[in-house]
Amino acid sequence: MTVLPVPTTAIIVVAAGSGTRLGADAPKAFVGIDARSVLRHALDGIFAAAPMQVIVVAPAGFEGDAEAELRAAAGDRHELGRVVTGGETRQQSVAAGLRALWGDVTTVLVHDAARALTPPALIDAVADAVDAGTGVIPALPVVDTLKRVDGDAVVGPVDRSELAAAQTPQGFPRALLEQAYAVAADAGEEYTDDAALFAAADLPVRHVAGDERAFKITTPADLDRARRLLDAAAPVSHAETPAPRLPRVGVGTDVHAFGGEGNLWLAGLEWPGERPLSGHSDGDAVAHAIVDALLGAAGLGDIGQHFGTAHPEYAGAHAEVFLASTAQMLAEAGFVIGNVSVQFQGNSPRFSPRRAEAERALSAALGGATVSVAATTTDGLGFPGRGEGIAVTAVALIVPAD
Ligand SMILES: Nc1ccn([C@@H]2O[C@H](COP(=O)(O)OP(=O)(O)OP(=O)(O)O)[C@@H](O)[C@H]2O)c(=O)n1
Ligand SMILES: C[C@](O)(CO)[C@H](O)COP(=O)(O)O
Repeated sequence: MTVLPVPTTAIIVVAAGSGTRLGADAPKAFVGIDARSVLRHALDGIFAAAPMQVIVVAPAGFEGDAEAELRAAAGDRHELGRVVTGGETRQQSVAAGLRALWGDVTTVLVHDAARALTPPALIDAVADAVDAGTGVIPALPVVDTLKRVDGDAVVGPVDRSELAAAQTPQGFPRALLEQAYAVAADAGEEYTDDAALFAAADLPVRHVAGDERAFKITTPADLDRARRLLDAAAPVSHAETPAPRLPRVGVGTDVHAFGGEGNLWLAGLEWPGERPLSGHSDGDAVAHAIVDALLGAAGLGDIGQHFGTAHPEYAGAHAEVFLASTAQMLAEAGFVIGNVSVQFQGNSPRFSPRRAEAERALSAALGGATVSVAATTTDGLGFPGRGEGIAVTAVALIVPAD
């Protein structure tokens, strides 16, 4: 018989919250995303990472349900798992998990079950980055413009370059995390994450790159987002073996008539003096064709579904809003954008003097993906030739992230 080495890393999966903001009729960890619960998805990711002790912290009264989820996810690794009962606060739940650690464990990861779609690679990356003296968290740059507010008054800007959005799993050397928890208990302080508690004990914390897919399911909109991602990732074919993760292509077209007021917006640029295009947004047909090509390639629907007239918040929005949001959706669905090729048909504007500038703007909005733009007239034929409007076609190549 082969005796497997006892892992020196453990993960505490806190699943004891009630999910007030989700508002479901069961604790959040036991709400179904698809046929599987939030907790089951979280555990599936964990058991696809390197072997580690897995401690699930369940709400009181749900220990049996948690045990069933743990056994189903663990398969023949069930001896690695254990369920304990959580507390009133997240911090108390983590403390309950710490009391269940095996003696050999030297590195502890603390993970929200609510971050159900966290990729196994992120779990391994955090575990690998922990050293004897430092805690490690995954974090993402803050993409929104932030404001300091007082009631309904906007009182000033916030420099987002020095901010990051914290995710889990957060990893720590066991001895120091236990020491930090003892300090917090003595002080009677509550923290919303373990890195804050660790830092409050004067212990250093670093960050590594987070992952969009590690978002926390907090509200009904987050649950919808998780469902959409799982739908997009599911193979369309009903064959018994899953479809291989191959590169995918998508095509998008868009047509806009000249009209409306103000300057023309096209390919992410403002074109002073050129006739504007009409539309629900700014009429930027180049950006819109790219969005459809990318969404189509990823199987994520189309521009109308995500940004159409049912979404009044996008009225008048410019290319960078649509493109950045689309790039984020693709990243969350596990795709990297290979390149995008666009062809513009119309008499005006003349693209060649600003082609490089347009390509740079579109590429920047897509997070650096290569974008090329070609332009042509139609020799006077059709609506572009008659100067009534423009037509754009875009083709996108995307590849699975891992
Ligand atoms: N007493 C608690 C509170 C929270 N958690 C866990 O901590 C993670 C992050 O908490 P959050 O998403 O805020 O979950 P809830 O507290 O359940 O949500 P809400 O604040 O909306 O009630 C979740 O996986 C949750 O299950 C826990 O184990 N024990
Ligand atoms: C631990 C955490 O998920 C890190 O982002 C977060 O702090 C959980 O608590 P919150 O109340 O949702 O901020």
